[in-house]
Amino acid sequence: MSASEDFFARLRERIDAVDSVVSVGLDPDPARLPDHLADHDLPRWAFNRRIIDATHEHAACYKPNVAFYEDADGWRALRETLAYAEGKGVPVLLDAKRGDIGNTARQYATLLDSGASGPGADAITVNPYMGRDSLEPFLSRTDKGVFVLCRTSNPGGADFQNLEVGPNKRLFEYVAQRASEWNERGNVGLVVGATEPEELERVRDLVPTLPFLVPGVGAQGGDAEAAVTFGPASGGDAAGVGLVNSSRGIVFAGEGESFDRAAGEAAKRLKRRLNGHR
Ligand SMILES: O=c1ccn([C@@H]2O[C@H](COP(=O)(O)O)[C@@H](O)[C@H]2O)c(=O)[nH]1
Repeated sequence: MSASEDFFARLRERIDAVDSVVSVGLDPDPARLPDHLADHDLPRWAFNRRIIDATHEHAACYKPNVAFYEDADGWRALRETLAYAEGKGVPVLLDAKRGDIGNTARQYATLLDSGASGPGADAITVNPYMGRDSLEPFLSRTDKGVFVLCRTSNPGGADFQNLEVGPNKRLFEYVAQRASEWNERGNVGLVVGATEPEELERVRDLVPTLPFLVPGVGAQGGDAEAAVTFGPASGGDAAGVGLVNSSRGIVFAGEGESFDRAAGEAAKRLKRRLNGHR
């Protein structure tokens, strides 16, 4: 497979080019947008454009969460945003947490393509709860990254994910091992939060070669050092590839007219902080 077809090869090139594993979360909460953008045709797009201009030199990828775009204007804003990020050469990981029965999953997977139904993205997050077949339409996309929810960063992440499903085996550990088996095409990663660093380390020990997307630093107070120590794959073809995400901590670092400058500074600070532990 050539580098252009392989998401993790493209991501590695990007990480090396900007010397950064920072994933900038594009979550333009309408309630928090600066007032002066309110008159814009698409305020979320106006916001994201300025955030991208200010942060792209520090961004290994952008991670828009679809929750912030699921309305008519939102989809338009998302399409504009993705095209703009692509124009800057920054990969986009769509945080959609999808997974469903076959025909529905196939439709969900069209999110990855730019066209009539999808905005187009380089990678996506998926939910493994419905099993392997529910993820097949994503896994079969050799040119796209597929990040499987494993141990999420929210307080309730332990409710199910930490249940013992076998001798000395918690559900998130089982998911990590199954996802590793699903990585037949070299396009699977895991979502593992920074808020439980010992569990993050445990998952890294279990699956050394899978890249992680590590959310939860910044606003959720997760452990940034653990995120960058255990997030990147530690062996295999994707060695060194991983992402540490911050959304609100970057895009809402400042307010008012100069919100973008504050975002750029926040992205740079996080990059430097993480690089101190790489
Ligand atoms: O376990 C998870 C999975 C996804 N997320 C998403 O990441 C960002 C985090 O936002 P912050 O503002 O940096 O807290 C957001 O889109 C979440 O839905 C996560 O936090 N944890």
